[in-house]
Amino acid sequence: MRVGCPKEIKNHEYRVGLTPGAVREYVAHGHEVLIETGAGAGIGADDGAYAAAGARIVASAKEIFERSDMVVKVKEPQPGEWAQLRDGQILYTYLHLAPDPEQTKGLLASGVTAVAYETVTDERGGLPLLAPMSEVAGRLAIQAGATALQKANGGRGILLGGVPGVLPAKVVVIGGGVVGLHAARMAVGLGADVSILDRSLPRLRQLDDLFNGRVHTRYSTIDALEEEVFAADLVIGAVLIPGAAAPKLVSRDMLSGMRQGAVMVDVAIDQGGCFETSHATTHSEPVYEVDGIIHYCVANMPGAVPVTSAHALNNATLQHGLALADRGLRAIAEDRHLRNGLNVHKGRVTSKPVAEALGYEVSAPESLLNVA
Ligand SMILES: NC(=O)C1=CN([C@@H]2O[C@H](COP(=O)(O)OP(=O)(O)OC[C@H]3O[C@@H](n4cnc5c(N)ncnc54)[C@H](O)[C@@H]3O)[C@@H](O)[C@H]2O)C=CC1
Ligand SMILES: CC(=O)C(=O)O
Ligand SMILES: [Mg+2]
Repeated sequence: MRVGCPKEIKNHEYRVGLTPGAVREYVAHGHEVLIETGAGAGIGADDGAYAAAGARIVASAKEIFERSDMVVKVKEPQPGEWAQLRDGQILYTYLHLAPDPEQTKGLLASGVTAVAYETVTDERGGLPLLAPMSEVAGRLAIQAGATALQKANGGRGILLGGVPGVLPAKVVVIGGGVVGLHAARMAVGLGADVSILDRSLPRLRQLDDLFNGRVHTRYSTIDALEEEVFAADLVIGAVLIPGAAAPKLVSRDMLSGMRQGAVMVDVAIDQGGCFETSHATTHSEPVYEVDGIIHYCVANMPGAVPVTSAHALNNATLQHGLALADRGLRAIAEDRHLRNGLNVHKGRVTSKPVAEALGYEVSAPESLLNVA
């Protein structure tokens, strides 16, 4: 198969869909790999590194989209990209379609077969292609929150860990999955007072064990959520219902009960955000203020640390990517975890939560791919 990887074009997105190490693996499987010139600049991998790994360097993204049987990316295609996709081509990348009707329309019109990293599953019920970026974003959320809390940046002016004789800041993490765990680790490491809310009791038990009493775990009722959020200096939004639009857990009304200058980091913004007042921001202008509360809602947080993120992402995407390149649609038909990743195929929506969020009829991937 001919596999192509364009340079990412989202605002301050420096990751790359294929690292030179990944290219070498595809080439070892007998595939031809096209890389857009400069695609790896953000991770310090120049065209020479890709050529040494066996890639062919091409001058434009146009050539990648025209000539590739499979396009491997990081972020959801931007309008100019989805217009270049076509029937018979596989797209392998993050999509986050539930909150994105325009992109969904574009992918459906193209006829492309689109596998979304964030809905591929594993035997343990996890989301293995989302997890590494959730690890990064969870850790970054505390760095971003700590920076926004500084007075000169509009925040309350409180240090997360406090100092001897002065109380630390209160950090509230809503959703104790991968993002939540890694955010809590960083916040605990800095000495903050940390609470984690979740709707899963088994998960709260696990977190309680892991942190050995160093965090407060709370079952997420409306009461508990209000009490925690009203007392918080920093709130991290980290809930997920896989594939679906995020539930709005903090309403605009609640902001008036919060401390002025508190910061809310909505990591779940890529699924539409879990605060009513969230809207996606970029690394160029990451924060804005509503009713005295600072919001940070960057939808591609890991793009800020591409050297870490691109390698972590490629570690997780490589095996399914090779399977797609080796066996094409058969790989999807034969692997139920990859089938869970199929969001759009030949003009049909194949993901139930996406179809429900956007009002499409869902087509079972099994019926479209002739799975027995
Ligand atoms: N902005 C960015 O750059 C990035 C965003 N993300 C996003 O972060 C979000 C979280 O991802 P993960 O931690 O990997 O998901 P996860 O599935 O590991 O964890 C989500 C947690 O939310 C909990 N939850 C669901 N509904 C809830 C509710 N109503 N109240 C309280 N808890 C609830 C679940 O029980 C689960 O423990 C996703 O939307 C993901 O796409 C991930 C990476 C980068
Ligand atoms: C998961 C995601 O949206 C990201 O890594 O940018
Ligand atoms: Mg998006």
